[in-house]
Amino acid sequence: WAISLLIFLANFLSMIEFSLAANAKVPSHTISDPFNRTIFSPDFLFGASTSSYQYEGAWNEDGKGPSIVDTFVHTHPEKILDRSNGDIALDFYHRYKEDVKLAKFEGLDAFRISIAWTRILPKGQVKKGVNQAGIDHYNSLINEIVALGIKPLVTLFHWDLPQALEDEYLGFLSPKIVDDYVDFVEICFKIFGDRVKLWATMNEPWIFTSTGYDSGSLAPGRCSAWKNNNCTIGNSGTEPYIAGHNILLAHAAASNLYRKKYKPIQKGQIGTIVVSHWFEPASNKPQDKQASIRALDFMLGWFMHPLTYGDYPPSMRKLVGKRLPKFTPKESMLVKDSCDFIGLNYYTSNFAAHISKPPNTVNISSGTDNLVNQTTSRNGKLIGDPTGVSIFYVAPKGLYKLLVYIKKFYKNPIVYITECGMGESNIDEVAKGINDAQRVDFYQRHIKALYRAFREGVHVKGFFAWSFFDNFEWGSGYTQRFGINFVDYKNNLKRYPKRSALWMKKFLLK
Ligand SMILES: N=C(CCCS[C@@H]1CC(=O)N(Cc2ccccc2)C1=O)N[C@@H]1O[C@H](CO[C@@H]2OC[C@@H](O)[C@H](O)[C@H]2O)[C@@H](O)[C@H](O)[C@H]1O
Repeated sequence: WAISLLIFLANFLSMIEFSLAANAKVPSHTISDPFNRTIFSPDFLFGASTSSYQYEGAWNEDGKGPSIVDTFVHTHPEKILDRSNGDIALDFYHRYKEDVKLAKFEGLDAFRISIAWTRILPKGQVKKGVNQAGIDHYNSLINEIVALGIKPLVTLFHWDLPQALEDEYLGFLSPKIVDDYVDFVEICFKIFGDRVKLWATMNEPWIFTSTGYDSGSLAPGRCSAWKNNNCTIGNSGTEPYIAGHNILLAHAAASNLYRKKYKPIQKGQIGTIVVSHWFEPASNKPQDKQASIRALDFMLGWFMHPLTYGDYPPSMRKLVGKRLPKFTPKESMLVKDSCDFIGLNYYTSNFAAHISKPPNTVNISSGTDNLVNQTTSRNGKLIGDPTGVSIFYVAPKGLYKLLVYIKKFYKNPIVYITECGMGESNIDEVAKGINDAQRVDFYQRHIKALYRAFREGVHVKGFFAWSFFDNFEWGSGYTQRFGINFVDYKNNLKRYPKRSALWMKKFLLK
């Protein structure tokens, strides 16, 4: 009880501090006073994001079938920093009613979830059985969210592909995935579409292809032998592009179905979620300026270009050559303009320097095709404040620049920032974990950068923190914490609002 009292006091004091800090005048030269949600449009959505594998646990409960992530973490614990997995995770599968109430308490307008394909179709295909318990679970979760007046944003694929489809035809490496994916999403549209009005088909194809098929650091853990990353099979030079291509085709088929059969009645919006860093040239040399654009092409343009223009960026066509699949005219037409909105996940910025040839001309991989050396410092100066995650630095200006770039080069689409956040590493004590002053600063600076883009005509309509809770952070396991709410892994997964959640609550007061 002493610890609980201490924690309560810490929270209470931080509430007081925030109400003082949050009312503190923001220098007028940076943003209009006051600095709260009212500077954005009334319909602007502030939320937080989650995902099925990282949150739910109950990995094999109520009829759920195994996903490739279940298989991956059970067969390759060495690829997870603390050898952990999401078998239990945060037990969100059983605790979602209390958790969604916490989201309401913290003033969120929206809540992003993903649906685990294998809870609905345990073996990935309708002909092999639909799991009513899975449908019941997500109906209940969505009902809880909507009953509290919160808008759900639902991701249909956050990397947890049914293992049965990987076994049958290698999942996203086969065009067969398109029909099975469409059958899955149609069940979701039909059953949840009366309450879900924001659908995101995929989460971060770039990460899924890069970690799943180039480095092999995530499921399905395929890579070339020369990567020496304990992959039994794979080709880091070709498979990322094949998987990325089939992801685009599956997305386009799902969007086409929704727009033709469900949108006219349900009046929702469908899009997909991309991730990108911002890239600054490593020097004023023209080749480094070109390198920064090429780096954007290979991380953002790989997917944004087909979604906007119906084909890959010219720089990818030139450098990847025959390894980059082609769209038929019909496919190109289906992919182009297939998004009502774009979800953008932003974490950090990098410097980009030109390299004249890949580090290894014999061993080819998608990660080096862009002929760019990405760094986080230039002339000894870091691109931003360091965080607890070695690859992420605080670079809010990069969010602004990336949004303006998308407005300029990708036809100013409607954008939701579907993930933005920072992590700390190796914190276990609650009192330390809830005192996340840097995350408060991170969100203040990134929301100001977002506002600057908004003022300049970028069609940004929402901002979701990654993440609502500390959670299973893929290759980093539970060693990294990205939540605005703390989870005590040592004490029955108890949840505690952090300073950042209380700051957000204050910022969101209407
Ligand atoms: N991190 C990203 C995008 C940044 C990619 S840049 C770089 C490339 C790469 O392979 N990794 C490692 C990685 C691997 C898997 C997932 C994410 C990140 C990177 O962070 N994705 C989102 O970030 C969130 C935070 O990801 C963490 O980023 C730092 C990593 O150290 C950590 O393992 C990862 O979970 C994830 O929880 C969400 O599920 C996911 O949608």
